Order: sequence, then C-alpha cells, then structure tokens
Amino acid sequence: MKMPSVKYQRGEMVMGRWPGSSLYYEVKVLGYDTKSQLYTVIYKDGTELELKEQDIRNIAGFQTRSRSRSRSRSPGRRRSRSRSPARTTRRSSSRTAAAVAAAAIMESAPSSRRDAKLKDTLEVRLSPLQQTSAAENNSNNKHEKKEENNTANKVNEFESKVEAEPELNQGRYNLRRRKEDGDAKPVETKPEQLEEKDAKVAAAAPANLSTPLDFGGKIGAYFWLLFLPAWVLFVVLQGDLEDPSLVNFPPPLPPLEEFWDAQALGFVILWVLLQALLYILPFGKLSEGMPLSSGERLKYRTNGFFAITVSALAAAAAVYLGVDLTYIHSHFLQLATATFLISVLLSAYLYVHSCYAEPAQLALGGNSGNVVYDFFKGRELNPRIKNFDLKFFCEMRPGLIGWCLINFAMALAEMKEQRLDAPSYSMILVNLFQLLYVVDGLWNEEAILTTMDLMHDGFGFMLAFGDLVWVPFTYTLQAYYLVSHPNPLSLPAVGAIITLKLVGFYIFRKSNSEKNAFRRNPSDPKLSHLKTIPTATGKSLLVSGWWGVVRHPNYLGDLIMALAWSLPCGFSHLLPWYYMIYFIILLVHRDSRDMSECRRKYGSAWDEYCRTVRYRIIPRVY
Ligand SMILES: NC(=O)c1ccc[n+]([C@@H]2O[C@H](COP(=O)([O-])OP(=O)(O)OC[C@H]3O[C@@H](n4cnc5c(N)ncnc54)[C@H](OP(=O)(O)O)[C@@H]3O)[C@@H](O)[C@H]2O)c1
Ligand SMILES: CC(C)CCC[C@@H](C)[C@H]1CC[C@H]2C3=C(CC[C@]12C)[C@@]1(C)CC[C@H](O)C(C)(C)[C@@H]1CC3
Repeated sequence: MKMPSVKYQRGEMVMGRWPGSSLYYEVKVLGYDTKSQLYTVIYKDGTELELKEQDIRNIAGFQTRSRSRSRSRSPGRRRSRSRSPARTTRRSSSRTAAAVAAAAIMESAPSSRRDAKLKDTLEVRLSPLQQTSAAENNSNNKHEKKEENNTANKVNEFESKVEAEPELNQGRYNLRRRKEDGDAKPVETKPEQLEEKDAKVAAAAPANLSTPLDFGGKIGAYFWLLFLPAWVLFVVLQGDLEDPSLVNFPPPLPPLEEFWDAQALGFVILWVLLQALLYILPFGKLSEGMPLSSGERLKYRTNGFFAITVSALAAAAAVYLGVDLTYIHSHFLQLATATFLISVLLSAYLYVHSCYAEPAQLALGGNSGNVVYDFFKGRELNPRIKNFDLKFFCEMRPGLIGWCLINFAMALAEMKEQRLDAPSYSMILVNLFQLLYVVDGLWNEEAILTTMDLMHDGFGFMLAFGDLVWVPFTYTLQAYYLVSHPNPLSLPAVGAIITLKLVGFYIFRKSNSEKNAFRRNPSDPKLSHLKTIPTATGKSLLVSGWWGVVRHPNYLGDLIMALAWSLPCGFSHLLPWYYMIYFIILLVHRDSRDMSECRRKYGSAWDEYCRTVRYRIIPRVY
C-alpha cells in the first residue's frame, strides 16, 4: 500500500540524521504519521526512530558526491588508507557514516572551504563530522581554521551546543524503549555487530589528537608527579607516629639511607615476578576485551582468583616455615621506596614503548605532545609484550594482591606489638572487608575489561604508580594504623559495621555485574526487563535497574564500603579516614571525566539519559 503523498515512501532506503548529531546513517522508511508529520525509520541495527522530513536525505546524492569527490582528490585520504587499521575495516562497507558526513559537508560548504573541510575529514581517517550550515560556516570560519586539525574539539564544541539547546534534541525524535515497544525489534546489538559502528565512533576521536587536558593540564601534571609520591611518603611516615594526623606538619624526613634497602627491592622484584608467572600460566579463562577502534578484541588471561589463591597458600607456607612477615611492617618505607623506583622505571619504559606504537594504539587522552603531561597520563592504550598485557597485569595483580598480603602482615604485626593471641576485631574487620573487595575483583576479573581504565585510559605514570605504589601503600593505611593504635569494638558496633559493608557490597556487585553483563551481551534474557536508550554508536545505555537509580551506582556501593573500612578505626585520628576522603575526591572526579567522555561518545542520547537519571552518585543528594 502506498503512503499518502509524502516525500519518502514506505520501504524506501534513505539517509537518516542521527538525532542531536549531524551524522547520517542508511535507514529504511517504515511509515509516516500525518498528524505528527514524522517518519518512522529503522536503522540497520534495528533501532527505530521518528524523524522529521528535514532530517532525511536522499541516498543517491550522498553516494555520488562522496564517491566522485572524496576518493580521488585528497592526498590525505590516500595516506590514511594505508596507515590506519580502523580505516581498513571501514573500507569494506560500501557507504560509511564518515563518507556520508563528508558528503554532507560538501553539500553545504562553499567550494574553497569545502576542500579544506574535506581534507580535514579525510586526514582524520574519515571521522564523522557535523554538517554545518553556510551561515555557521561563515561565522565559525576563523575559529575553525585555528583548530583545523583538532576534530576532537569540533565534536565537543558541537555537543556543548546541543546541550545548551536541549530543544535541538527534544521534540525532533522519539526514542523507543524495548519494554514499551511490545513487539518492536530489540534496539541492542551483539558485541560482534557493534564492532563496525564502534570503530566509526572511535574514529571520531582519532588517536593522535587529544581531548581537553585533564588533571589540571600540563602544569597539573608537574604538580601530580611531585605531589603523589610526596603524599605516599607523608602518610607512610605519619602511620608510625604516636599521634598521626592528616593535618600534622610533615614530620622531619628520615636520613636518605633509611629509604634504601636492597633486600626490600629484592623482595618487591620477587613478588612482581611471582605474580607475572601466575599470570602467564595457562590456567583460567581467556577473556575478550571490548572492541578496539580497529574492531580487534584483545585477549586477557583472567586467572586472578587462581593467582590470589596460590599467593595466599605461599604466604601461609612462609609463615608456617617461620618467615617473619612483620618485616613488611617494619620495612614499610623501604618497600614503598623500592616499589616507587620500579613504577618510575616502568613508566619510562611505557613512554618509550608508546613512541613506537601505531597511532591507532594510542589512547585519546595523553597525546598532547607535552612530554611531561603524556608521561603522567599515559599514551598507549594497551601496551603489551607479546601477549602480556602490562596495564591489565599491573591493575589486577602485584598491587591488588600485595594489598592483602600487607594487611595480613599488619595483623601479625599488631599481635606482636600489642602482645595479642589473635588480631583485634577492628583488624579482623578491616582485613576481611578488604580481602572480600579484592577477591571479588579477581573473581569477576573479566568485568575490569569494561571499566574506564581498561577501555579509555592510556597506561603511564598515573596508573603505573597508582597500581603499584598507591594501592598497596595507602589502601593499607587502616591496617597499618591499627597496629599501633588499637580501637576496641563492641559486638553491636561490629554487627552494624558488617551490615553496612554488606549493603555497600551488594550495590557495588549488582550494579557492576548488571553493566558488565549488558555490555557483553545486550540481548541477555536476564536483562530483558531493563529499559535502555539506544545511541548512535549501536551501544545502548541502561536506564532502569541500578543504572536507573543513579548514574554511577557502582561508585555509591564502593563509597558505602569505604565508610565501613574506616569505621573500625574509630574517630580519634583522621589518618584512617584518609581513604574515605581520597575516595570521594577520586570518584567525583572520575564521574565527571566519565560524564564528558560519554557525552562525547553518545551525544544527545547521553543528555537524554542524564535527564532521566538525574543524580550522579547519591540519590537526591549528588
Ligand atoms: N577502589 C578504587 O580505588 C577504585 C577506584 C576507581 C574505581 N573503582 C571501582 O571500579 C569500578 C569501575 O569504575 P569505572 O570508573 O571504570 O567506571 P564504570 O562505571 O565501571 O564505567 C563507566 C562506563 O560505563 C558505561 N556506562 C555508563 N553509564 C552506563 C549506562 N547507563 N548503561 C550502560 N553502560 C554505561 C560507559 O562506558 P561504555 O558505554 O563505553 O561501555 C562508561 O564510560 C567501579 O565499581 C568503581 O567503584 C574503584
Ligand atoms: C591518584 C592516582 C594515583 C589514582 C590512581 C588510581 C588507581 C589506583 C585506581 C584507578 C582505578 C582503580 C580500580 C581498582 C584499584 C584502584 C585503581 C586502579 C580496582 C582494581 C580495585 C578492585 C575492584 O574490585 C575493581 C576491580 C572494581 C577496581 C577497578 C578500578
């Protein structure tokens, strides 16, 4: 049956603008509603949207223009063809969103600018760019020239405009939710289906260009490089004082030779080697990471639970054989110094390694061209020595398992120093709570592959130092503190603290598992009751379940647990509360980093998510 006399007919293939962006995708017209004057269209991944006529273009115009012009004219294009693996993947598809976007630009730009624009487009490996009106082009001309090579900025610029003008997104389209749709096709795509679209979106942020600088930019990087090690030194020295405090004036530095102990360095190296050995043993699952911009998926040996079990047995055997693990307490400063040295050497290696990496292997941040900033932030996304993934290994093994070993040593040190037959309740709680946290992380090790660090952040000093020094030497402060500052707990207090920990753990685990399961298999029947918002990348956003309560329910659970870790230490000093304070700052900052990253990736769909789920971490508060 023919539709009423309208421009596009049912069943016709046309190019539909993705709401809130200027990207056009191939869509099929399903119908036209005369009342709302909207076309219902379906994208290739099954997403159905309602679009206005002005957001639909004829497919033919796109094809001829993109083929005839963009193929032959730009040397940039020829260069990028051979260089980028991401590009290779896209070449196989007949009409890419990028080519379409290039055509869209040409439609509107005056010819001289058009060529410059086209060159831009092609030199950034066919990143999807926005279609700009002639008027906008003129007014932005100067500005754009200045940022000619910075597509990342262009994308951001456009998105902030969308944010400032929400009506651009609202009213123009309706997003259909699976649940409400009844028999509508699922809007999710399987990971394999995601790859091509993912690759297109990743290309919107070319690896050799940077997002706005984070952590206070270049000056900030100098500051953090000095401050972070100094802070570890400060808290390690404080923990030994009779009256420690976060607001104490720093105690006088011990003589230099006190920092150094060759034996301590030897122990640290042995520990890292043991963990590396356990990591490469062919036990446990080989898990696939999320698709990279090239569409490739790296494999990771997720045998962390095996590693901590063997490490625990080794520690127990050592104690049984008479090894005095309280050495860790008495040589805390020397062990921290040795580990710090290793983290600096590793960071230097990572920086050099990244200089030989393909542009496509670089992370989006950390490629500012400023050596200090890039050294700090990390340039390469997944540095590997053959199959040995350095970032994954450092994040999940030596520091994390080392944290539990140190806590255990502190419990032994407490018994020795306080002349106890068994550790105090407070020490037991801190040990068990943090052990549960680490074991849970290792048990669900695969879930780390969908976190920000693994997916987006480069591996540089920040993470190397964070994983190897910061985690084991500052996350253990509660146990370190309790060795010389006993805090007796009543049984009701123990019960209340355990309850708090369990509540936090439940929220943390449930929300992380929900997101991980959804990202790995969006059509998982167990998640079919959840509402989602489709996005232009082909991925969707959960908008009910835990991710419908706040935008970071996993942070909420984590914070509640952090509270339960500090409470056993009482309120007489601020030092054991350091983790709580640090964690609030870290998670608030991480949340805002993630918000900007998601806004960049998902555009108007993200704004829609934020309108639906209003609070970031704590319901009705923040
Ligand atoms: N103990 C510590 O020191 C520490 C420090 C930091 C973090 N953590 C914990 O580590 C875990 C991981 O944290 P993270 O910072 O990497 O953040 P995360 O919350 O695990 O990951 C954020 C990513 O999740 C995806 N996402 C966001 N909203 C979504 C939604 N509504 N539906 C589906 N996907 C959505 C987005 O990525 P895509 O859309 O690209 O998939 C986003 O970039 C958390 O539990 C956190 O508490 C612990
Ligand atoms: C100030 C800087 C030195 C900050 C450094 C940050 C890192 C220490 C953290 C960033 C992501 C964190 C993280 C865990 C540990 C600490 C970080 C590496 C984690 C491995 C702890 C166990 C959890 O179960 C986890 C796997 C969810 C978690 C992932 C993120």
